[in-house]
Amino acid sequence: MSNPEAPILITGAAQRIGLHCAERLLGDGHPVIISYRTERESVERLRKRGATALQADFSTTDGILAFIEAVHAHTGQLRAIVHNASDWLSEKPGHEAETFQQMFQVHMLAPYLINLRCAELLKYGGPADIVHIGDDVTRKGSAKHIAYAASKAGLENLTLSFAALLAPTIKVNGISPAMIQFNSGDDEAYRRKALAKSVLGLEPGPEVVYLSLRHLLDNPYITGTHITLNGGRHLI
Ligand SMILES: NC(=O)C1=CN([C@@H]2O[C@H](COP(=O)(O)OP(=O)(O)OC[C@H]3O[C@@H](n4cnc5c(N)ncnc54)[C@H](OP(=O)(O)O)[C@@H]3O)[C@@H](O)[C@H]2O)C=CC1
Ligand SMILES: Nc1nc2c(c(=O)[nH]1)N=C([C@H](O)[C@@H](O)CO)CN2
Repeated sequence: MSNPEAPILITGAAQRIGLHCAERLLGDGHPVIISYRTERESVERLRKRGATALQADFSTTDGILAFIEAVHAHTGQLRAIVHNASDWLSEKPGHEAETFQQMFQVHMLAPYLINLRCAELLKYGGPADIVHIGDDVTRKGSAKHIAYAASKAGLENLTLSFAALLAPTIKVNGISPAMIQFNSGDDEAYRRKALAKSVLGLEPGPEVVYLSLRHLLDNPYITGTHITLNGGRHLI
């Protein structure tokens, strides 16, 4: 029996995919708690729809721990935790160690600590999920986003460990997108090249991530699995 009062926590939901999923979950009638790093008009829009918005920067361990404390201060139960917060950093000459550390912090340490210290909130007596938003790029790595890809591969492994640890009370799965949504600075040449990397050749938009999230939340028999959302990139 799902408790309609148990909120869904989604990190990094001030824009793009996270924002879309938060808005769709609110539309489904779920209470929502989001984390955001930078205040935006979209955060106020979510507040007006009843969401709880907690400011958080996962680039430091203290920032992660402060966020976890804030979650516990705001709720005694959670229906799901969606780890969406992410930075897509490429290697910067002379700043490689900093880049690696930042990728590890947001894609691995934050999900790791939040899962360990918020799992008790998911044990409210009904269906419970953790969803890691990864990246299809873990299939083969990335010459241009080395630390990013490695940290997303680590996140995928966290899915397996937490699925084993938290069963049967909590399901733990991943969603592995490829090209979902361009960034405003992506030029025509980049867009053409990115679309040519999959057999479907689409920029599908954030709804396809929401549909995968909905599927994982609604299906009681899926855990330790990753849903690949890549338009058939692996076929090229
Ligand atoms: N968009 C795409 O095509 C693809 C996306 N994905 C994955 O899907 C998810 C959503 O993608 P997308 O919507 O593009 O994500 P974004 O790049 O828009 O990032 C989402 C949010 O993460 C927040 N964030 C970044 N770093 C930190 C940090 N250190 N601490 C706290 N919050 C942080 C950002 O906050 P702020 O705005 O304040 O900086 C941002 O709003 C991500 O996990 C991404 O890796 C995977 C493949 C393709
Ligand atoms: N945090 C983010 N991660 C990723 C993004 C993004 O915008 N923010 N974008 C991509 C690309 O779309 C890539 O999949 C194109 O091949 C990857 N990760």
